[in-house]
Amino acid sequence: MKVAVLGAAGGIGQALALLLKLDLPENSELSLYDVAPVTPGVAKDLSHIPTSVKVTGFGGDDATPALEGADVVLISAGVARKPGMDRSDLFNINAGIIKNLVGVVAKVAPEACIGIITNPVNTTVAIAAEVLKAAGVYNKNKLFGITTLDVIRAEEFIADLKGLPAEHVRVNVIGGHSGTTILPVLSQVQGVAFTDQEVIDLTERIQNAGTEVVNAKAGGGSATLSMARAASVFGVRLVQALLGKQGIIQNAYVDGGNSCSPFFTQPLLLGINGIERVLPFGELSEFEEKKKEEMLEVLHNDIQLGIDFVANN
Ligand SMILES: NC(=O)C1=CN([C@@H]2O[C@H](COP(=O)(O)OP(=O)(O)OC[C@H]3O[C@@H](n4cnc5c(N)ncnc54)[C@H](O)[C@@H]3O)[C@@H](O)[C@H]2O)C=CC1
Ligand SMILES: O=C([O-])CC(=O)C(=O)O
Repeated sequence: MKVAVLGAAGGIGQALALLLKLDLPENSELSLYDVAPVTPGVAKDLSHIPTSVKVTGFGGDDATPALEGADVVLISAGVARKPGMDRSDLFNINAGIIKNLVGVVAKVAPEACIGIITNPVNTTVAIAAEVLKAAGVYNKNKLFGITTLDVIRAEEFIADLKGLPAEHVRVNVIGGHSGTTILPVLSQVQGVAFTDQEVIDLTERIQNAGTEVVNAKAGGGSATLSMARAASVFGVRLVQALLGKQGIIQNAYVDGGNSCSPFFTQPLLLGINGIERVLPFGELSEFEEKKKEEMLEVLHNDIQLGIDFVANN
């Protein structure tokens, strides 16, 4: 399997490339692309780590050489937030970057699974879908907004609050990837009881965790290392599923035929063709049901923004 990372010289990209070099199945290929001229050097650096994953790197204006033969494309190219900004403030720059890069993927690796990290994810995934549709190569089972960071944060925050080993906590996070559209389904967490106040506080913390990092980095960017871990978990599991491993379930923001919203984050059974089956997100508490209903207008507007962007550009 060949995995391409676009935006590979960035804060997420470099850490993600390192984790993929360590964790991809034996004899995978890892292909790095970024406009930054350092990118071949990042690949050279990684290539000195003794694993069987082969790494190549490409800089400059054209992603084509990095994408040839790619089975999975993970995209973190674009700008990140600074304090005081919302994810939606990144739209003006990142929308065009995603449109252009996915246009190249559509030409060079039309069958690849695409995982979008670049924010605002609620909108950039819709942009990617429209670009792929226009190119006649859209496969809804192969396009994912990567929301795994919300899951791993939820697991860590709950483990920390309840004094549990984080490895044993599993959380279903649904919706989208910004503010109130991030909805951790705490009522489904096995073996843990929460007070009503804990549910309110934890939900809010998980929804604002990105901002927590942005503020702590004080102008130096947003989450990179935890996001790299999240994307490598998602990417490695996806590759394992594409190779035929059974029973791999991951949450991601997809066009999954959910009646709530054209794109929605929920659990997915992955298989050799990408999404094998979209799984139900399960029963919600009254609090969660209300939060889900409240988020839908935001989610729909974010998606429409992406559709309109491609129609008008
Ligand atoms: N989905 C999620 O949960 C998360 C998403 N993000 C998003 O990921 C994105 C990247 O964040 P960072 O890595 O921290 O930013 P960064 O600024 O460190 O890296 C971005 C990289 O993209 C490259 N780039 C820009 N335009 C490009 C193009 N047209 N083609 C190829 N490469 C290009 C830049 O040269 C840079 O190396 C941001 O939009 C951020 O908001 C960040 C954290 C979590
Ligand atoms: O908050 C941001 O801008 C980056 C992000 O998506 C996250 O950390 O969840």
